Amino acid sequence: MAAPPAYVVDLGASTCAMGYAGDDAPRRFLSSTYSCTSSSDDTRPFSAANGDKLVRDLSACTEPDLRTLFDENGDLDHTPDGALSAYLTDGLGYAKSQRDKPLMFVERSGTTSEQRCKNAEVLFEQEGFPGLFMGRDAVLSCYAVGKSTGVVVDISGSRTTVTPVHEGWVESSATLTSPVSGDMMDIKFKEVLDEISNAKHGGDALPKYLAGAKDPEETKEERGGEYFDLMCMMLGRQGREEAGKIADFGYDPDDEKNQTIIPKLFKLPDGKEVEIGIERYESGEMLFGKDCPERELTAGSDSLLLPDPLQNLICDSVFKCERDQQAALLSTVILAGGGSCVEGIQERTRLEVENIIHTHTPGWRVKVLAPAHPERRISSWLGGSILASLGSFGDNWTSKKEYDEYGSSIVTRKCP
Ligand SMILES: Nc1ncnc2c1ncn2[C@@H]1O[C@H](COP(=O)(O)OP(=O)(O)OP(=O)(O)O)[C@@H](O)[C@H]1O
Repeated sequence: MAAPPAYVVDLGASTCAMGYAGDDAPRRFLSSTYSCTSSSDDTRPFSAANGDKLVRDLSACTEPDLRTLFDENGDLDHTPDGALSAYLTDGLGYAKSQRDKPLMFVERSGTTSEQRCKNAEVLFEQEGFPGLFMGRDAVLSCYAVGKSTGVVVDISGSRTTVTPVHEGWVESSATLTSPVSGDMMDIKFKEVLDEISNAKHGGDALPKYLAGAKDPEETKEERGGEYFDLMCMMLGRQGREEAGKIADFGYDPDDEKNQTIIPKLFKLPDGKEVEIGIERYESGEMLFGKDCPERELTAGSDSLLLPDPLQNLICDSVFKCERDQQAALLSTVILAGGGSCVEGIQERTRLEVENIIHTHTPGWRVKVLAPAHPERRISSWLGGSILASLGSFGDNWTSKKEYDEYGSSIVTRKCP
């Protein structure tokens, strides 16, 4: 196998995309959730050096001990010889001792300098990469569609983030987030499946491992509640991918014309079929401010707040930017992330945003760019792949030598 020009890695809370610069798709997608078979203490982090085993095929575990690549604060698990090492070796196909090319590391746009330094330390010292560049995900998603200015709407597994990017720089003070995420919509879709399945077959939609079990209650007990929740979410995800849709602008579930839409057939894991009619719109409405669970305004407080609808996030974010940037930003709204891969989202987003904008500035044009589905899901990875393969990119890498000489803070100076 010819050595890649550089490695490109995007580690997400839901999925990890890993591969080589210049390719138009990652070499491997790995779920960020794994099970740990621990040789002794099952509360400490996974460590191969301690004889722990990392199992990614969760269906192979009778009593899974679920972990993810991130700790409770959302920081990468930095345990030496831990899950990160195992993921990188598996995802890139190169063991630590063979990694002789630089790494394009895709990071969240809001990553702090402290987190960057810590990650750089781990990637150079623990993981053995000879060079490194840290690319902000929103900037890379812009590059993936050939732009350097735009508002990136990233609907990922754990949140929605709206980030204005101006000539390759993130406008951090105008970045806004909402807790409405791909995972949240998947869970909602599972509830929809349950409702329909209950009405038609008299029971919830069971995930595959229970649908085929001799004694579902016993199996559910054995695998644990966390596994059950994860498998339910995956079933909801499958349903959403096959039958989910974003309704047209002005959608009203009580309107008679919506009651007569042609239902879509969906096969449940136990082989029974359900018909999904108007319910296919429900999970997507959460994005635009309907059917959304309230969340705590501040931790521990009694006040509840509805997350801001996507159209408000986009407009508020743009209005926080310099006045002379606003029109250009609105003419390049870029959809990214796995949660945005749903039919109808592009047009609905455009019309919702225009509806707000045109009350202030009727002449402004709103344009929403939505790359085709496989690219949209991996847009930040793809932008990293494009950037790292440019012949002119050479000086932008931070080498191990520079790191040794100047310390980890060099990455905060060399990576915008
Ligand atoms: N085949 C798929 N595999 C995984 N996720 C998918 C798939 N298809 C759609 N999705 C949606 O994509 C979401 C994950 O999006 P994405 O991969 O962009 O997130 P992430 O980058 O891992 O998360 P984060 O940015 O929060 O760390 C899931 O919640 C799911 O709704």
